[in-house]
Amino acid sequence: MSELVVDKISLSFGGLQVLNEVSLSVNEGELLALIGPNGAGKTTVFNCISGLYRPTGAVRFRGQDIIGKKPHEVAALGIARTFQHGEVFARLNVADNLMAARHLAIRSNPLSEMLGLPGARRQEREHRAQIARILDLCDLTALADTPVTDLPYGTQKLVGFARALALGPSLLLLDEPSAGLTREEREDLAYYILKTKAELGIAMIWIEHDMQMVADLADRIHVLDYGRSLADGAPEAVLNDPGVIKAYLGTV
Ligand SMILES: Nc1ncnc2c1ncn2[C@@H]1O[C@H](COP(=O)(O)OP(=O)(O)OP(=O)(O)O)[C@@H](O)[C@H]1O
Repeated sequence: MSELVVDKISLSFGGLQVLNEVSLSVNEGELLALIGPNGAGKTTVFNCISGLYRPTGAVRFRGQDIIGKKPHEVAALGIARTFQHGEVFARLNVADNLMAARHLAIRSNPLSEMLGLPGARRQEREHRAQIARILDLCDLTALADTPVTDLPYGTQKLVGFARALALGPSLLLLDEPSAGLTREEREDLAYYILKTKAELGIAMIWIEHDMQMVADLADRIHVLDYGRSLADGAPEAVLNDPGVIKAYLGTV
């Protein structure tokens, strides 16, 4: 069953048409890679799904049209995302980064929190249990009290990934999580993406420029070019498609 269906979305900035009837879908537990040359519109698709932009067309999450919802409402429905840059609070420790993400996305009643009412205490216990689970999944438990700024870049990116998972999403949008990572850090990231898929079974849409990672990990690939859907299918077929090769290299 489709977790998310993007149905012919189009978007223009001024006179520039950035998305032109883009359609894609991701199924429960599926890892869909979203690829395309620079400026193809990949991040813009994420911004349309997560409520930052309002395209024409439809975006249905578990059958519900979510266009027009605010980013925190989309997050509360179960769609989390990572950003290409700046997704962590550098001065907070790892555990507090995850906690802050949950508190920002899952809004509770501030008065009952202040008064320490049973509902608020129960919710706090749920937050802590979910965070412990994600820290364990990402092998970050030993670093829980370490300020993020003291960690190597690759680990900071992993904290960004864990932050998105801390929301307990059923769909995760990963915006080029491997950017700036060394080959070894990329292998670590690939491991955690696969582990998340196996243990949590959540659907993921993953923007990626590293074609080797895409070929190794993705269940399916969707290709954008100049704001249009160019190809969709199994990794081997898509990566050998002459139209896709031409989009990347300018020639077959
Ligand atoms: N807020 C905006 N205002 C004007 N133009 C924008 C805006 N956001 C994106 N664009 C334009 O839309 C096009 C698609 O950008 P987008 O960032 O979605 O591409 P991308 O496929 O994610 O690229 P990259 O791989 O380089 O990250 C680009 O031409 C970009 O300049």
